[in-house]
Amino acid sequence: MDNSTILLVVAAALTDPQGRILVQRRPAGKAMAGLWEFPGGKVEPGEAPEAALVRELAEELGVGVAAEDLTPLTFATAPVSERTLLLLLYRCDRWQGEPQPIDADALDWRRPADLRDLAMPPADLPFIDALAAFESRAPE
Ligand SMILES: Nc1nc2c([nH]c(=O)n2[C@H]2C[C@H](O)[C@@H](COP(=O)(O)OP(=O)(O)OP(=O)(O)O)O2)c(=O)[nH]1
Repeated sequence: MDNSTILLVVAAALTDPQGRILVQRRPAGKAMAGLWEFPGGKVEPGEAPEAALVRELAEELGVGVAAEDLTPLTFATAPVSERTLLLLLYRCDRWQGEPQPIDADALDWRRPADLRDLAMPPADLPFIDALAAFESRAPE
């Protein structure tokens, strides 16, 4: 299969014990500057998605995450120039260290419903509903 038209990006919904989710603001100089996003980034050639996300969370937030603590939650697609962005969202509720805004100009913890008040990339909008649905699931 020719995957050259797919830009694979992984992102994490780090979730604290109160059910709040970490978002970061993209800094000036980057594409989509000023928009709030889930931490993550592009999967490099030859890299597994979960390994890429562990790497990005260390680089961007300075936190340690084990690949087995990344639970696939949902995905989204969006056109980007000639290509299709394929964005994989994982949930993570266990990490080591306190997240720092190493790559972002701000961090914020928000309940899923309160993410609607933030300016986010268009590809992320379906994620808000998925996170809210996850939150309201009855415990088994
Ligand atoms: N990390 C992240 N990227 C997102 C989200 N939503 C969304 O459309 N994107 C897009 C923005 C970028 O086009 C792409 C991720 O690229 P990036 O620039 O953050 O990736 P990277 O950390 O590998 O950065 P770089 O080394 O290329 O600078 O995915 C999101 O919630 N999180």
